[in-house]
Amino acid sequence: MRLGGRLAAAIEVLSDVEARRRPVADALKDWGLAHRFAGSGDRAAIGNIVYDALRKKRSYGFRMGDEGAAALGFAAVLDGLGMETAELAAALDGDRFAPAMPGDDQVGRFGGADLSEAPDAVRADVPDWIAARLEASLGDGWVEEAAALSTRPPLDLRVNTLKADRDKVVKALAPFDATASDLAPEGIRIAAIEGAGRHPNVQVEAGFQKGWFEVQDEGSQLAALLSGAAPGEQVLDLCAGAGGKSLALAAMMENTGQIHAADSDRHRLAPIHERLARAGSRNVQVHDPREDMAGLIGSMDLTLVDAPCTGSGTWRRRPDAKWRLSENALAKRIEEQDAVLDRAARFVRPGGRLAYVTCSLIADENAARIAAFLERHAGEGFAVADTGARWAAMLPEAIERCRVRDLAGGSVITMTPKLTGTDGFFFALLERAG
Ligand SMILES: C[S@@+](CC[C@H](N)C(=O)[O-])C[C@H]1O[C@@H](n2cnc3c(N)ncnc32)[C@H](O)[C@@H]1O
Repeated sequence: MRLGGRLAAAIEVLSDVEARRRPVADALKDWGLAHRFAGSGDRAAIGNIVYDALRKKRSYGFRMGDEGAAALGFAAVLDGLGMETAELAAALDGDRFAPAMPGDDQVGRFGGADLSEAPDAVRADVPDWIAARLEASLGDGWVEEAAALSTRPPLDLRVNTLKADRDKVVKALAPFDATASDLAPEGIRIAAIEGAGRHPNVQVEAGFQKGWFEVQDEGSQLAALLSGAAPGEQVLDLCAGAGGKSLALAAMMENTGQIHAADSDRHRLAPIHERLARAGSRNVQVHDPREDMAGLIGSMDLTLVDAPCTGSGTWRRRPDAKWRLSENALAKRIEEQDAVLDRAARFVRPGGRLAYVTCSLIADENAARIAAFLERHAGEGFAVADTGARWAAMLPEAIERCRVRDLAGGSVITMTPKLTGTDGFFFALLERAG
């Protein structure tokens, strides 16, 4: 396919996402199934246009004077591929599959638009109702923080130290320009894609099949490390999902002690078995949601709550979620977070720890949940640890890189694309008196 056909396809997918308010991954998959002639390069190029358009929907809409699918598609090509208007017009000229070029006034406006005159929520590329919450959560500089959530993300990997070391994996992935991560000691990064490029499918690599590494955002790796899981401990990963954190904890614990992996949704939990086998993780026991876990109450050194959340910290990777999120959905996540924290508390032994993680930057899901938890569980011996000090001890050269907030005598931290170059994550550690 030529650029014109790819752009027309991207506009079709964007219209579908908008009209049916459906996940972009589903819309792209359906388009691929209905157009089998399109090769993997075409699909990647179409995906880039669609994802860029959704990441920057408001600022592109402002610059084009139109938030329609065609305007966004053209804006994404001009900006994402770094093309000049005349260059794009020449590339589409004579291509019968190409959509009609927007008028000179519109593309001219795009090139000359001054975003500094746009409202904050437009510069931040977020819906209006979320703007106030992000401002309250992130304070000064929230617009730049939110705008960083609209950039293309890198591909992060975590080396599985049960089977390999970082040098070996960096070498194996040298053809993809993989480099050691900035912050996470076992992290590897493949930079964000540029122009019409695409990330390699690392899961078909021999090293992946042998369990040398997993795909995991660097922020998620750091959250696992901050929990301080140590060899020999008894750990409950209460919201294990497909096992991303359990796998990281198993490596930190050098396959000793015991990790109990649980999740309320068996479909989400299902892939964990294959991943554990590939990684050679032998200290993880997976619990079916129907299982009675009463036997674990009061006996965990560490209970990890990787909570269900709005995922606002991952909008670089799932930009469509940003436009679908509603106040009702946020309220529902908050209810779930309180419920799962209450459940988790019962498993923590006296002297044990409760780690709370979200991939959201909205304070109502983060520090506010910890503050509410402390009120509900007053008298049970839980206190907020100095998480900022844990970060500083772990990464002394990056003390300034995360956002530390004092809370109830301790501190909690937030990672963001702008500060840490990771997805957005919140991390709090509670210690229970012995
Ligand atoms: C952020 S995801 C977990 C991601 C996973 N830990 C990882 O690192 O890949 C949150 C998970 O919490 C689960 N969940 C939601 N409510 C729950 C509850 N009350 N108890 C246990 N799990 C719950 C969801 O099914 C979902 O898989």
